[in-house]
Amino acid sequence: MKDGYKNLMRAMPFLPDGASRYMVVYIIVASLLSIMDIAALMALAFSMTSILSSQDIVIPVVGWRFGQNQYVWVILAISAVILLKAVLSLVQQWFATRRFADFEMDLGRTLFDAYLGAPWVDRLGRSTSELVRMADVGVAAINAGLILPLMGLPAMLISSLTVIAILLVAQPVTAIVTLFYLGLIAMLIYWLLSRRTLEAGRVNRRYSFKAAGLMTDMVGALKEVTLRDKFTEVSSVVQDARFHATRARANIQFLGSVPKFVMDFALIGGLIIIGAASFLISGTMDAAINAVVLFTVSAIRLIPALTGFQGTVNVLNSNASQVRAILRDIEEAQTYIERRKVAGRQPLAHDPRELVLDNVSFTYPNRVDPAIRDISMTIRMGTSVAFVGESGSGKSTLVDVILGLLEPQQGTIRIDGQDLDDVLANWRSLIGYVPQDVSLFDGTIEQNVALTWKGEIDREKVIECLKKAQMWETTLERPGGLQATIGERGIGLSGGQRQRLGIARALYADPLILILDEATSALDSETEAEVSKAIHNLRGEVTMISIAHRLSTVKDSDVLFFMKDGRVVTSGTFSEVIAAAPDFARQAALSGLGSNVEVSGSASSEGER
Ligand SMILES: Nc1ncnc2c1ncn2[C@@H]1O[C@H](COP(=O)(O)OP(=O)(O)OP(=O)(O)O)[C@@H](O)[C@H]1O
Repeated sequence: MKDGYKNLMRAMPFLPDGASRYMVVYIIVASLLSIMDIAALMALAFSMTSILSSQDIVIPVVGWRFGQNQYVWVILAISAVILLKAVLSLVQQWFATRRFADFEMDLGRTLFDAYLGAPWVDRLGRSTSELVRMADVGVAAINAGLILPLMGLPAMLISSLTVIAILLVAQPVTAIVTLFYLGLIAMLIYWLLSRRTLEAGRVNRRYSFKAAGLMTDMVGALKEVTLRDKFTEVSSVVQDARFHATRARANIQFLGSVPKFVMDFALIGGLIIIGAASFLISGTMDAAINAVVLFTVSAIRLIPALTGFQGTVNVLNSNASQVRAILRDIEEAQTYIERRKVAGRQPLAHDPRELVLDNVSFTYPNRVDPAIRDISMTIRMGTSVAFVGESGSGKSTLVDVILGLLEPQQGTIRIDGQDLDDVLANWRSLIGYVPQDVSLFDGTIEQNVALTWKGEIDREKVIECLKKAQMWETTLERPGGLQATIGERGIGLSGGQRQRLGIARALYADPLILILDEATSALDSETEAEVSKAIHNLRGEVTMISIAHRLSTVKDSDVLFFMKDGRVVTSGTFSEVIAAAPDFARQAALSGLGSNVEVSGSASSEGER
C-alpha cells in the first residue's frame, strides 16, 4: 500500500498538467457520493427496523423523527437519494475513465519517446518484444494497476468510517464488536494474501515477457524451424514459459476472489456471535434481533468496503513489479530526453568538407575488448571510401560511431573542427543510410521510400529515387504501383528488392553522405551492377561510405580502409591496399580480383596516421 502511494508520487511528474488537481477533485466527489450512499442506506436500515416494530422512525446523528403516516415518504426520499447517488457515480465514472485514459496516453508517449530516443547502447541491451510489451501492457498497468485503484481507496475508507461512525452512535456495542470482528478477519486476509499476490505479479511479468520474447524470436526463425521440423521443441519451450505466466495469473485471480468468500463465512459467523452475545447481555430476544439486523446492515456495507480494500491491495501488488519497471524506465529516460533537447543541436557552419576521427576506440558495454580501437582517419567529403576486412573486424561498429549512434569511450570525431556531439542533429540530417537489413514496414512502396506513416509524400521524388535504385520497373509491375503494399517487414518483396527500396529511401532524404552497410549483398550480379552504376553516378554529388564483402562493389572507391581486429591496418586505393596487406590481397584473389590489379607496393597508411 505504501509502495503504491510512493509509485503514484513517482508517476505524478509525468502526468498531464492539472492531473493532481483532477485527482483531488475526483477523490472528494467520490467520497461525498459514498457518504451520501452510506447515509441513505443506514437511514433505510433504521427506518426498516422502526417500521417492523411500528415505532416512529428516528434517524440517528441528526435526530429527525417521523411518525407512522410518514413511512412512505421517508422510504421514497431515501430511495431517491440512493438513485441519485447511482446516477452521479455513473456520470463521474464516465468523465474519470476518459481523463485517466489521457493520463495513460501521456505516460505511453513519454515512455515510447524515451525508448525511441534512448542511447543506442541502451537500446542494444533490450529485446524488441520487451520494449513493445512495456510501452503497451506496461503503461496500461500504471493506469489500471496503480492510479485507478488508488483513486478508489479514499471513498472506500470514508464509506467504512461513515458506517462505523453511524453504528457507534446508534449501537455502540454492536459497532465495536462488528468492527473488531471484521477488522481482525480483514487483517488476517491482508497478511495471508499480500505477499503471495506480490510474488505472483512478479512471476507473471517475468514469464509473460519471456514467452513473448521467445515467440518473437521463433516466429522470426519460422522458416528454419519448419525446415528442421523443430515445432515440438519450439512449442514446448514457449509452453514452459507460458505455463509459469498463466499459473501466476490464475493465482492472482484466485487470491483476488478469496476475500469475498472468507467474508461470506465471516458474515454468517458474525450473525451467530452478535446474536448470541446480544441475547446474553440483554437477555431479550428483541434486542438480539435488533443487534443481528444492525450487524447485517452494517456488515453488508462494511464487507464490500473491506473486500474492495483487499481487492485494491491485490491489484496494486500484482501490478507492482510492472509499474516499478515502467517508472524506472521513464525516470532513467529523463536525463537523455533533456539532453537530447539541447545536445547536438548546433548547426554546421557550412556544408561539411571533412570528417576526422582521432584515436577513436569503442567497447560494447558487455564486452572487454574494444570492437574498434585507436582509429584515426580523415574522410574528405565528395569522395568515396570503403571499409573492408573480415567479418567481425569492426566495420559496422565504425559506421555506427560515425552515425553518432555509438559514443566512443576514447578519441574525438570532428567535422571541420566542430565536435560531432555538438552538431549531431545537423550531421545526421545530411546522411542517407542503407543498413544490411533494411527495415521496411507494412505500408505502401511510396510510404516506405518516404519513410512516413501519415506525412506528405513528394511523389515525383519517390519515382526519381526508385529509378536511381533500379526499383522503378519492379514497382510498375506491382498492382497498385507506388500504392502497392509490401506486407509486414516487406515480406512481399525479395531480399534484393528490399535492399533497392532501402537505397531509394536513403536517396529520398537528398543526402550529402550516403552510408551503405552491405547494401547490395542480396542483389544478383546483374542488378548489383546496375545499382552500383546508379550509386557510382552519384559520386562527386555525395560522399559515399560503403561496407562490402563483395569487393567488386568497392574496388573503385577513392580510399579503402582495411580493418582487422578493430584496427585500421592500412588504407589507400584498392591496389595500394592489396600491396600493403597480404590478408586483403588474399581476399581479393579469392574474389577473382587480385590478379587483375596492379600491385604497386606504395600503399599509404592514412588509417595509422
Ligand atoms: N551489440 C553488440 N554487443 C556486443 N558486441 C558486439 C555487438 N555488435 C557487434 N559486436 C562485436 O563487435 C565486434 C565488431 O563487430 P562488427 O559488427 O562491427 O563487425 P563487422 O566487421 O561489421 O562484421 P560483419 O562484416 O560480419 O558485419 C565483433 O567482435 C562483434 O562480435
